Amino acid sequence: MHQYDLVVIGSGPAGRRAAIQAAKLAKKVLVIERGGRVGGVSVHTGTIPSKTLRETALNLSGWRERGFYGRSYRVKQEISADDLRRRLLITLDHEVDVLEHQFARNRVQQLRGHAVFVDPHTLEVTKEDGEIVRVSATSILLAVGTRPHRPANIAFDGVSILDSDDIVHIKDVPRSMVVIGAGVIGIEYATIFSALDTQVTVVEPRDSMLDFIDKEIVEDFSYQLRDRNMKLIFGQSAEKVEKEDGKCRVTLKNGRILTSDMVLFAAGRVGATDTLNLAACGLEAGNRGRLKVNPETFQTEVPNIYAAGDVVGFPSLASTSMEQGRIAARHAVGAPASEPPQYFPYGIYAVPEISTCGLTEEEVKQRNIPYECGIAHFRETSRGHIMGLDSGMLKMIFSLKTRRLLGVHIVGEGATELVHIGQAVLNLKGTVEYFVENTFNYPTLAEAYKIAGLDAWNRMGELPAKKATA
Ligand SMILES: Cc1cc2nc3c(=O)[nH]c(=O)nc-3n(C[C@H](O)[C@H](O)[C@H](O)COP(=O)(O)OP(=O)(O)OC[C@H]3O[C@@H](n4cnc5c(N)ncnc54)[C@H](O)[C@@H]3O)c2cc1C
Ligand SMILES: NC(=O)c1ccc[n+]([C@@H]2O[C@H](COP(=O)([O-])OP(=O)(O)OC[C@H]3O[C@@H](n4cnc5c(N)ncnc54)[C@H](O)[C@@H]3O)[C@@H](O)[C@H]2O)c1
Repeated sequence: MHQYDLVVIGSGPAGRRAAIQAAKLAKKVLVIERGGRVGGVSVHTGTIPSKTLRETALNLSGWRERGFYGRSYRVKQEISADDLRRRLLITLDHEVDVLEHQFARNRVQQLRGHAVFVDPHTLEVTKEDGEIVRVSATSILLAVGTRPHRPANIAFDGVSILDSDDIVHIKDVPRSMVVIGAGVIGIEYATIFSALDTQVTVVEPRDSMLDFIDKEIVEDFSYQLRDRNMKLIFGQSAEKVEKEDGKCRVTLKNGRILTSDMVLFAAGRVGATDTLNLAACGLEAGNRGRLKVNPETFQTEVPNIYAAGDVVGFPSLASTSMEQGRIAARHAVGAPASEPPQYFPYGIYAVPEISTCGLTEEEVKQRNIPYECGIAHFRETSRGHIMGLDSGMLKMIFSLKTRRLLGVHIVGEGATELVHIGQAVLNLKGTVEYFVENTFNYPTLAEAYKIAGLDAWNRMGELPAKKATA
């Protein structure tokens, strides 16, 4: 039996970072992956495919130019599913290639197969050809991720009633689509297809969507979606989804029936823990297959077993999964690891993008922190004019007591890139003066930081003679 310092199950963002980190520390590392190729959900069905699809849809539809040339403007008149897929395949091949090369040059060993526990230090791996091998490790990292939640009342057929794994393989761009669930996945795909002129209806049982985002940003975003004829149905859940006479029928709780060419069911994901034989190592999964860990070390209740990435729950991002994997690996091999900074950015690649870092206005109010907001609209920036933007806003929240930035919230073109300026100021404990005193490139969308900073500063009043400190 082969013996390793660290065995990682799963080659998604958490597993990948963990394996390379441990290998850099000269440890003997094995990654077990049951998928045909390395990369996990992130590379094959999640992050990269959805973002590539988005980019292709925006380019071929001419979406970014419509501010100038009108809503009927298109770069390519007939956009087919093949058009969307072509770029996807190239991007995925490239991602896999980069990852394979990283593993090879860092001497990370790989094994293709499905892993199950035999005991807390031993795994049994069934390879594709049926061969079974056993491996043993001082430490094991579970980076097994999640799969879409597929309830029995939804007649998934992989063609027109789909989950978010199926959608990357569609054969036609639908004329109409019902998206069930206004979580991040549902909203990203709903708005991407809407940009392709698919008539989209979103159904969500809660009274609003994206509750963790600043309300003012969600209101602006919702207005933009409705303005382009997307239907948002809140306070209703989908009870049944079936196919009849070539059309999909979605029955809502109140009896209303929605018909469409395609249905995307995007109502959450479950941890891929049910086939790991967790009982053999003394662990038990919780709600929706998630594992409990120490948030500082990512150690489970069994000391030599770690878990990181989506399988440990919120925030379930590729970006945070990578950091969790790295920290877990360092702890597992006895290397010091510092805690991640308090605030991380969240990027929603909808059309338009939303990105946020730090406290929302609602959270600031809940904490009774006296505050002031500064707002900039992209149309106020020269760059926004040049780009033909008629929407987009950046909002910053500052403490009146310390003058420090508490949160930055952006909706609009480039939001997921722009947010990092705010993130840096936030984590470095910067104040409103940073935005007022520093020069920004002109013309840029980043100038919105200057405008929003000045907007808040004008209401906050100038600093007393001596500068306030944090
Ligand atoms: C549609 C969609 C869009 C997304 N967009 C973004 C985004 O824009 N930005 C962002 O930050 N995040 C995004 N995410 C989230 C992101 O994809 C996940 O946070 C990330 O993939 C989680 O990484 P992970 O390492 O936990 O596991 P995963 O990427 O889920 O990989 C787990 C791997 O483990 C393997 N595995 C599981 N069980 C076993 C076993 N028993 N034996 C062997 N192998 C096993 C699986 O085959 C899989 O390859 C998106 C997700 C989806 C679904
Ligand atoms: N850009 C990004 O970073 C990105 C993109 C996509 C996904 N992700 C991650 O993937 C994870 C999973 O996303 P998700 O959107 O699947 O899950 P989610 O749990 O965030 O959202 C699911 C939504 O479906 C709704 N829902 C549940 N049952 C329903 C029903 N019967 N009818 C209608 N609606 C119903 C829920 O109320 C919820 O709003 C998220 O935690 C997210 O962090 C991140």
